[in-house]
Amino acid sequence: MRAAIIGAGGFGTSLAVVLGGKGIDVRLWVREPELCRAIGELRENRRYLPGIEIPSSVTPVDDLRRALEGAEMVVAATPSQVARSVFQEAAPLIPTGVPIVTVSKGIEEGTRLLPTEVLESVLPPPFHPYLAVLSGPSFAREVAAGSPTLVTVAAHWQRNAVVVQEAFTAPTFRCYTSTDVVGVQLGGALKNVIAIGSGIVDGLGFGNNARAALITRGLAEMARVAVARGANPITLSGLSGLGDLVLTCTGELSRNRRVGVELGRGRSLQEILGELGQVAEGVNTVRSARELAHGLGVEVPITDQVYAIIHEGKDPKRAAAELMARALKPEFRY
Ligand SMILES: NC(=O)C1=CN([C@@H]2O[C@H](COP(=O)(O)OP(=O)(O)OC[C@H]3O[C@@H](n4cnc5c(N)ncnc54)[C@H](O)[C@@H]3O)[C@@H](O)[C@H]2O)C=CC1
Ligand SMILES: O=C(CO)COP(=O)(O)O
Repeated sequence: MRAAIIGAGGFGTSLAVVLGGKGIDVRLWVREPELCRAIGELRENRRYLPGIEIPSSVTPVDDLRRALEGAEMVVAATPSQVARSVFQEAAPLIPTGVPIVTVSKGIEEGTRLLPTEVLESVLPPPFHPYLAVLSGPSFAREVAAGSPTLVTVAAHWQRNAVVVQEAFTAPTFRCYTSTDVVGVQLGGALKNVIAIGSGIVDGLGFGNNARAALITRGLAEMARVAVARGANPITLSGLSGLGDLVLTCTGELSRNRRVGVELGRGRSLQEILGELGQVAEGVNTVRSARELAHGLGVEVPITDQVYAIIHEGKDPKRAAAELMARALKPEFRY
């Protein structure tokens, strides 16, 4: 099999290691020509995934045409806000009838579209049945290091999900399937916003009770939005909901959580992002998630406060106090 991975950040590179490790012929599209050359020479992506050896079956290329020629599976691994521009250029080069799997976690700004919907809007209709999403608790570094990792592959067409499941499954990478394309993508996108909130809680030094409460009420909020957008609520208790939420709200490797910790300590967003040098999807997703939820008439108090802290400079302590002082209510409306 030949696979094209479009995007050589931490996650695209780690998936190249998984597929390449299975002997799959992988073309890894690297946007930066110098980085592309360095990966070919060093067999390591020192910029986004240092210390991990890239198998010889992975060929880094900086040309989309070379990346996509003869591809039997295409993996879209760019940050979600740039997927549209990259795939507008890639569209005429993608072979027909092959699975196109997005691993981006976000909601496009302005359109509020999910990654598969962005791809749908730039690819002609014959490509649409082949779209899929792979999502779940999967820090790039741990995936590439061979730590056991479980994810979900969702596609409207079950057969397509199974093809992708079989392509990715490896001894340390186990894939489940789903047909809830919206639920799986919203789980992956919205958890980044809650992860920033969890980081803020930790940065403020609030302790374990507060973090557990934020995760739980964050999940309730994610499920409300997802259901209003047509998802099955059970999906949100799966790998791409609860699984990824727990990972990013507690794991030291999460960039979204790290942004939150630093905000909670009182540092400015600009300073934090300047130091990070990688994508923290929640920073943009919080805006689209808030607009999406408000448009659907869904209450998202945590998202609202994370938005106000990030984009309106609200004091995190005041945001926390306002969440604690909300009107009293039953935990669930059955
Ligand atoms: N890193 C991780 O552990 C995981 C990341 N993801 C998701 O994968 C997606 C990619 O994230 P990472 O690989 O972590 O990114 P990264 O932060 O490691 O690297 C950024 C990537 O964005 C590319 N990029 C920046 N500006 C661009 C532009 N204008 N046009 C095209 N490409 C551009 C860079 O070339 C680089 O490949 C995100 O949606 C993320 O949420 C999903 C699961 C795990
Ligand atoms: O989505 C991820 C793990 O599943 C990565 O999370 P961060 O983007 O917060 O690092």
